[in-house]
Formats: sequence, structure tokens, C-alpha cells
Amino acid sequence: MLHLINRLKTPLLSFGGTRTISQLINMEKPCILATTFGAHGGINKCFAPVVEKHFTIIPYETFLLDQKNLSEQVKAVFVWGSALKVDRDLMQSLPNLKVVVNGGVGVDHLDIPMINSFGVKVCNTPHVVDNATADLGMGLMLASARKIVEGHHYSLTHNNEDLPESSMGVDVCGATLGIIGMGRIGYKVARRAQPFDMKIFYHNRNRRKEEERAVGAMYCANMEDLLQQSDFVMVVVNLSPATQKLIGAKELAMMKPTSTLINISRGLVVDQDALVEALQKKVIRAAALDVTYPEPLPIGHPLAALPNVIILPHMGTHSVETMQIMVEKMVTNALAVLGGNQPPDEVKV
Ligand SMILES: O=C(O)[C@H](O)CO
Repeated sequence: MLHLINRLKTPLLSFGGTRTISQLINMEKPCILATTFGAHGGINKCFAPVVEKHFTIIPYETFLLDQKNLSEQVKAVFVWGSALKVDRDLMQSLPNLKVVVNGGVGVDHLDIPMINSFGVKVCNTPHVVDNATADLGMGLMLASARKIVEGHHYSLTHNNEDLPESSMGVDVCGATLGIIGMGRIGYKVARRAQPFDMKIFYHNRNRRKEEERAVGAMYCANMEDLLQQSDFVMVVVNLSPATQKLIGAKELAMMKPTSTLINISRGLVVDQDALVEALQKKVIRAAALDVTYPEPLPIGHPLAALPNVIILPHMGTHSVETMQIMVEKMVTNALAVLGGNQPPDEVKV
């Protein structure tokens, strides 16, 4: 059987050319297990050389072909989102695993105590994702406000018809932005909103006086105040049991009928069914989402049928520069652990 499998070229393998399974087993560099790339699924071909300077990549698809022979080779697992599920079964199958490295800051998809119970560390890539994610938040706000996606489609298909009434946007300049979650990314959003002459409110567990002063933001201890007063509500919190479905029917009903909800955190922070209903009934004007559940959203999902929604496939960190730095940081963390050193970005619970 192994003989047969070894004759197979590894499928979907875009790293350093195709290798047989026995070649993978005989690699001198330590092996990492990783998924290949979807919108948010794994190592992109163009970043593979950064990883391959130090590691041999075993694509998850190849691993599944011959788990028995490959599992002992794996020293590190690289994950992006939940494309590769790091569950108890996977952990049990990797006896020499030392570290799970997450590309991105949010680790809500990882059961850290369970992973740690195998003597395996978890690392992520904080800081380096902040600017790209904040940029995308601004992009979504501007695109939704000024109907950029609609304008694009009109330009391609107009047949000399007039611009429809529905293409009329709303101003961002001078509008009120409510930021829910003034962490590093929330703060970067506020900094970008300031030169747009936006009035900025924020809600956060703890008041952030220094950040508040730096961007001229006003603290709303009560999220209700922020929801009632904002023209744009941007959700930037981490997903946790406390923030799951933080924005539901009740919260949407508090928002202005002219307001827009932007979510760049995690899909589950917003009750998606309640959002569909709010958008259908025009309880709010529009939504612009980088994150949904599931991801990507299935074709034909009711959200996708709505004219007042922009949906992206979780692309907050999806830029050449940011991905490059993220992958480098993942490598640095993995090398530290495998070298017996404390990694710079260990996530502890
Ligand atoms: O958590 C993050 O950093 C981004 O959402 C990518 O997962």
C-alpha cells in the first residue's frame, strides 16, 4: 500500500514542486503540517519559500493520504482559521508535535487548554495584522456608504441606463462612527476615521483614556448609547463566550434606520439570522461583513440575496505585505519552540 501511495504525487502540493510521501518522510528539515491556501485557509504558494527555508511542508491533503507514516514527522502545525481542525484526534495522531502556530491574532478556533495538555504550545501573530485589518474595515465602510460595489457592477452592465436610485450613497465625512472593541485594531480604525472628520464613539470593557485622547474619541460605557447614536457601527471585538452574538435583534433595533453595521471581527459576534431580518425589514440601512458563519458563506445563503450587504470571505489580513510578515512571524515562533526557546508570541489562557 505504502509503495502505491509513494508513487502518487502529492495532490494540491504547491510547495517546492511535488514530492512523494517517502521523500517527505526523508526530509532533513523539520516537518510542519499546513493547509494549502483558500481565501483564509493556509500557506499561499508565494509565501511557501519563506517557510521552506527552515521546514518541509506536509500539506494536510498529503497527510491524509498516509497519516500513519507521516504523523511522526510533524513537529509543528500551521493553521489559518479552522480550515485545518486541530482537535483531540489530530493531537493524538502527532506524537512529536511541539507547537501549533496560528496565522492571525484571533485564536477562538483553537482549544488552547486541550492543545497545551499534550505539552504543545500555541502561538499567534499579533500586532502585524492590525493595519491591514483596520484598512479593510475602512474599505468596507466606504464601499458600503458610497455603493462602490454597485457602481462597479453598473459600469460593467449599464446598457446606457441611468444610475439607479439605489446607487445613492451616504457621507462618511462628518458621520458618527461607533467602534465596539478598542483593542489594537479598533484603535487603528479610530486613527483612520479621524482625518475623515468623523465623530468617534467607542465601547470597550475598559476605558482607554490614552487612546481616546489621541483620536478624540468618546467612551460609551453603555453599548446602547453607541448603537443609538452611530451612523456606522464597526465591530472589532475578539470572539469569546462573552461576545458571541453580542449584536442580536435587540441591538440591531437600537441602531438608526440609516445606519450601517460593519463586522471585521468574527462572524459569530453578530447573530446572522437577526441581521438578515433587520436588513430585510430595513431596521438598519446596510451591512458590510468581512466575517460570517460559516466561512465562506454557502452559495444561496439569505444574506447573499440582499441588496444592502457586502460580504467578503475573511480577507482582513489578505495583503502581500501583511501575509509575508505573518508567515515570517509564524516561522520565528516555530523555530523558537523547536530550538527549545520561549517563542515571542505564545498564547496563554
Ligand atoms: O485574527 C486575525 O488576525 C484575522 O482575522 C485573521 O484570522
